[in-house]
Amino acid sequence: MTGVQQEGDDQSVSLYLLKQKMADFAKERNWDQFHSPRNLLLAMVGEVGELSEIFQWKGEVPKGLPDWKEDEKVHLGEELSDVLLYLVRLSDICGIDLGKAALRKVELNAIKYPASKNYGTNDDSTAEMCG
Ligand SMILES: Nc1ccn([C@H]2C[C@H](O)[C@@H](COP(=O)(O)OP(=O)(O)OP(=O)(O)O)O2)c(=O)n1
Repeated sequence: MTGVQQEGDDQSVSLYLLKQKMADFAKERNWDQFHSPRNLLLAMVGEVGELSEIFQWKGEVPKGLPDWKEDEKVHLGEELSDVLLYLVRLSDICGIDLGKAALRKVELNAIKYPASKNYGTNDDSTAEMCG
């Protein structure tokens, strides 16, 4: 992390900012040619694998990761970020407004799993039929 500048606080980070940063990053390197939908999807899946490796063989870990060392948490943040950044870039390259799509999906989820029928149960059988 040495020498890496932090921009703003995390409350101010928008999907739009990340989208622009990834677009600039690719343009500055003439990497648009490599950022095809399929390449970005495979890159993201690779990063999901790296993220999974961090948790692999550990057994269940408590929320907040109280026993993890600081450098392990930094590493986790890096792998989570790689997944997010490739997802944002993939969405952009596919012409999907990820923020809008995600908000719509949250609404659909709420319709599919009404709180009245699903409170305290994590069971697909209580899902409403959608579509
Ligand atoms: N063609 C590429 C290569 C990298 N990146 C960006 C997006 C990711 O945030 C990060 C991924 O870089 P690496 O492939 O070097 O992966 P790691 O940072 O995970 O390194 P390593 O795999 O060595 O742990 O860089 C990108 O946008 N396009």
